[in-house]
Amino acid sequence: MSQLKQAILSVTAAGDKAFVPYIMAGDGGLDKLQPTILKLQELGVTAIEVGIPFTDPVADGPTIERAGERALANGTTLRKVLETLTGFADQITIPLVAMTYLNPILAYGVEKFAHDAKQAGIRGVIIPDMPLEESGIVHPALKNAEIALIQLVSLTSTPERIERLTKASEGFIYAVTVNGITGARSSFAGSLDDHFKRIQTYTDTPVLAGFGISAPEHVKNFGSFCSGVIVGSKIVDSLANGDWDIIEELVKASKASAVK
Ligand SMILES: O=P(O)(O)OC[C@@H](O)[C@@H](O)c1c[nH]c2ccccc12
Repeated sequence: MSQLKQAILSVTAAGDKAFVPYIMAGDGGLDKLQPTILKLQELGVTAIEVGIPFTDPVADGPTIERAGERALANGTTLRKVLETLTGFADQITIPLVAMTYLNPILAYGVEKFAHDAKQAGIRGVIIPDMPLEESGIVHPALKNAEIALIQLVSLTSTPERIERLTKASEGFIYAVTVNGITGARSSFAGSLDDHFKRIQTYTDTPVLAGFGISAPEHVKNFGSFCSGVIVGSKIVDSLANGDWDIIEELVKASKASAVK
């Protein structure tokens, strides 16, 4: 079993819900990466999704896109992110998940990426612009490096496709909660719990909800019918403003005492 899946299952076995913050590497400068990751780790997050900035981020909403632009303006590259992470990998005790588009991986070299990512503490990868049918390009190298390849399942996927993606997904299943791009939202469709429960019938790999989750109430609500949540835009904004209180509240909402 992948280390990522194991980390999530140990959280849910204890009665808590997984909490996975997304951060944009290089936003505010790469020197921020180490203190940010170590502080999130200290707050008790389950894993951290580390975004690699990219010039054509088709799935990103405005908050993440702007953070990506700031990171690129700082000269952030995939190579520099991996080097920076490797520099303090011995202090990282939770799995990191890299969120990157396919192009930077191909430009870096698939084999080299898998090798260097492993050294950097990366235990899972999300590649939003790579369809499942194309995953043969990267899967063997990732598998070799024991890096889970996570699939995104959207609300509009057909039932057959949902089943196929779910069964293929490693580490966890990224269940997208809205139709559209990333970004904080105030409300969600009503029938999501059935959708999530159906996904979970195909697999014992944990299902995490992501997109739009931005308040402690959302964390609790989604936690009632899946294994945990991913929070992006709200975390990115809070980090840019130095507002750690809201981050702490979001993490707390994933703990058993709050979920019940
Ligand atoms: O920002 P939100 O709405 O909280 O959603 C998480 C999301 O930002 C993060 O997981 C992510 C950033 N870029 C992506 C591209 C595709 C899928 C997911 C992502």
